[in-house]
Amino acid sequence: MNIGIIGAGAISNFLLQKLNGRQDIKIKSIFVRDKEKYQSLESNFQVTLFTDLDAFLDSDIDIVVEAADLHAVKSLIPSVIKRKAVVLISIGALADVELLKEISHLSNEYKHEIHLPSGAIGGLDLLQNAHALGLVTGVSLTTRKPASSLIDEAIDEAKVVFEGSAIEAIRQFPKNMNVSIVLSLAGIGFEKTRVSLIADPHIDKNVHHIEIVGDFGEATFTITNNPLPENPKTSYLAAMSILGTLNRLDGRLRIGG
Ligand SMILES: NC(=O)C1=CN([C@@H]2O[C@H](COP(=O)(O)OP(=O)(O)OC[C@H]3O[C@@H](n4cnc5c(N)ncnc54)[C@H](O)[C@@H]3O)[C@@H](O)[C@H]2O)C=CC1
Ligand SMILES: O=C([O-])CC(=O)C(=O)O
Repeated sequence: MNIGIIGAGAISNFLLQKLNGRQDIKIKSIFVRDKEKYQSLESNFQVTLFTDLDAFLDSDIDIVVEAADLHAVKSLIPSVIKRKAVVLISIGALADVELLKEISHLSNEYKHEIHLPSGAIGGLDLLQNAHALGLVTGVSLTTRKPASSLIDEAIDEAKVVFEGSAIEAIRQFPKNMNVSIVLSLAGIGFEKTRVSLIADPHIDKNVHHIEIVGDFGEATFTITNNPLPENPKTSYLAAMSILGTLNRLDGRLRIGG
């Protein structure tokens, strides 16, 4: 499987390091905004850089992985989905209901799948199963991140910087709350999924605590994530979740989904 990736930041670099060298799955093309800045990737990883979207989509790729930001999803994915299946990691973009409708419609029309990896969290299989009859009544996410990932001011004690719905969380923290949107999509929606975000000056991990209540019973998950060294706002597991999604796409055995 040949991959085209959008963005050349922390997650893309992780994927280049882990995939290029493999025979079965490899990144062939990268869509960037500034070719000169990332030129060395071409020789280091045997990839081709593109700044023209059509040329990128015309290149020898089977699937497109987005690892850029919310704006890139909005501006590029409606065109991409007409030509290729996509894996999105800036899932917060889908809190824009019009965009979600548009790319879902295009995905059906052009028969290209949209894959949403579980990113820095887990338990989305359980949540979807528990909600198969629409009987999950409550989902909450409490995220605790190093204070410097969330706020500019220096603080001595942990501070709640946000409390409210998932849709408001991604509006206020677009680089940190993608997890709240994938959790909403798997469960009871952006308005009903409750989020608390805590800036903690005493931790160096990204901790996500999820509580789910419904007809099935109750479930809790705590994921204590090591950060990705190149971008500590991003958890290592988020990058690995793309790798996991690609590995599963390449095989025929479906576990838990
Ligand atoms: N779903 C999840 O659980 C998680 C999602 N994320 C999201 O994943 C995305 C990537 O994260 P990182 O690699 O850590 O970020 P990063 O900031 O290290 O890299 C993003 C790269 O994308 C590039 N970019 C932005 N817009 C672009 C465009 N229109 N075309 C081409 N390139 C573009 C930037 O120049 C930058 O190099 C971010 O949106 C982040 O918020 C991060 C962690 C968890
Ligand atoms: O990587 C994480 O821990 C979560 C994150 O930034 C996001 O969901 O946007």
